[in-house]
Amino acid sequence: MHLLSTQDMARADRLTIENGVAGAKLMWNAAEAVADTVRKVAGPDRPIRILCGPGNNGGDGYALGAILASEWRDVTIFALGEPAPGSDASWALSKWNCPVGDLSDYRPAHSDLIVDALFGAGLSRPLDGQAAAVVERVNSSGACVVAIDVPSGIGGDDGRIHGAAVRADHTVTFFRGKPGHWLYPGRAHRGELHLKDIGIDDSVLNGIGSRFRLNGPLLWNSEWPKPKEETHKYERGAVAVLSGNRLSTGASRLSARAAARMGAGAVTIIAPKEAASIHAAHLTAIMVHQAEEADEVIERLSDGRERAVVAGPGYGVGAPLCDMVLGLLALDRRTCGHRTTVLDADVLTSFRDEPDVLFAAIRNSDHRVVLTPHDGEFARLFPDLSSNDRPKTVRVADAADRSGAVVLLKGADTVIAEPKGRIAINPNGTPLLATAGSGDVLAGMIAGLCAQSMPVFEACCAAAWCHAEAGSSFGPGLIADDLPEQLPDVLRRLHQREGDKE
Ligand SMILES: NC(=O)C1=CN([C@@H]2O[C@H](COP(=O)(O)OP(=O)(O)OC[C@H]3O[C@@H](n4cnc5c(N)ncnc54)[C@H](OP(=O)(O)O)[C@@H]3O)[C@@H](O)[C@H]2O)[C@@H](O)CC1
Ligand SMILES: Nc1ncnc2c1ncn2[C@@H]1O[C@H](COP(=O)(O)OP(=O)(O)O)[C@@H](O)[C@H]1O
Ligand SMILES: [K+]
Repeated sequence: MHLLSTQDMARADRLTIENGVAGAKLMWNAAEAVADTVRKVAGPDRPIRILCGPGNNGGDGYALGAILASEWRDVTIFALGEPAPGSDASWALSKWNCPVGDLSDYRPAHSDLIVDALFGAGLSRPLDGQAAAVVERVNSSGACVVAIDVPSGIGGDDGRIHGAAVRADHTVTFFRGKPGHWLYPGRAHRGELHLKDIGIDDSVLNGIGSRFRLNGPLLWNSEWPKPKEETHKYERGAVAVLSGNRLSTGASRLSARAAARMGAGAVTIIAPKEAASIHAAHLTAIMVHQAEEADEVIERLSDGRERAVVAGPGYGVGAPLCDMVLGLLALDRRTCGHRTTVLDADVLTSFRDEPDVLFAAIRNSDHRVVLTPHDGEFARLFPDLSSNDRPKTVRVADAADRSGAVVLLKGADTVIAEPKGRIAINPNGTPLLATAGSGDVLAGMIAGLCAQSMPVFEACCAAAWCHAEAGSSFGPGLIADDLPEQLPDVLRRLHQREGDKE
């Protein structure tokens, strides 16, 4: 599913208008769509108070008022400024044949149903003065709020609070969701999101070419690996996971088990001697290979059996890990094939003083690379991209362009970006995933899918989505060890859904 930036949404409106649908008609359709939700939420008797801004978001509010007043509902409008003469909003105001109150006079009652039509896609500066004051009164009133398009004060592109922002129970948006509906804190401010058709044809998306996607099975199910009937375990897809020393072996086992559960045919942990014997005592289906120094590890991985490698979880920060990674990335594809390397955790911290060395190695490598930082690791590798002054989506996309890797920035609103390409926001995260080792599982899941030849961006998106499904379907009490064990159930349901569609 595409998401549209506010600029792209304005283009969608424009293209539709050029194709012969009047702007006023779109506005009326938008108001009808909001009216549907308001009727359901307000029931027959609740007083409806509509707060209108000076632009087209306010125009939607005036049109909504006209529709609801024609049904003899108790509707009042309070406005901030007047629509520009000749605008669609001014036309909508002409349909509202009743007085308009001044926004500063509105005192919300708990029983009101408040419709927030102050600002939507056109928010151009932080809220202050009367607008900020009314938002404060609305938020502290405890009244139910339906926001039109975007809760006022939330940036449609960045999901951030600009000055002050309405906390809505419902948000009705049109044609496609916006990044700000899915990035925090906007995601928390929007309440339940209702996506409504207002007569914009899907074909306008071709003329827009939006980079933004909402992550979900539609994005990657067609690329899901299907093993051939006559396959064998290495052909199905083999993964190697590099282990740390004997005191930190657990992380690599979590990655390895996750890779196997995602369908990799053979998974091997490569570990130094003392760690290898600990792994051997814990593992059954996962293989263990003993290798002491970087040279031995690289030698073991130079024959191309493994289509994906995970490096970083529990390895230990330092120069030996940097050397190992640089060695792996320098392997010639003529001898070891075209592989995907997932760089997580300690790798990301190890390159904090020389991120450009890592990025140059990635760009010069024959292999595809995935970087899976959390916020702290992202700030170490991309210090200038870590400040919140630009949307998270754009910062992750810049990191992907700079590094040449697919970058997955973990968090409650995980963002995945490919160099010069698509940017996906993951919608189904749960705070239950904030548990030690859950990132190690995610790295293994990505490697498991890449080893089976799933394209890298799709593999990252699918892994993030399945990881979150595993967390929420397991529920309270979740620890990272449970995630790989939950995956068969997640995959069964996923494929069942696909089967139902056929
Ligand atoms: N186009 C279409 O056909 C359709 C559009 N639709 C609807 O239109 C909405 C977008 O409309 P829009 O572009 O007019 O922007 P909108 O959100 O009303 O705000 C702009 C106004 O607010 C003002 N303003 C901004 N920030 C401010 C602040 N902090 N404090 C005070 N003022 C501030 C800004 O002032 P200015 O920056 O010009 O000084 C300008 O006057 C979209 O969200 C959807 O609901 C639907 O009907 C479907 C069809
Ligand atoms: N509040 C949250 N909501 C949803 N997902 C979360 C939340 N906090 C963390 N996660 C997810 O949990 C995982 C944690 O990974 P990471 O920070 O690397 O943990 P670890 O290093 O312990 O393995 C990531 O996939 C992240 O997206
Ligand atoms: K709004």
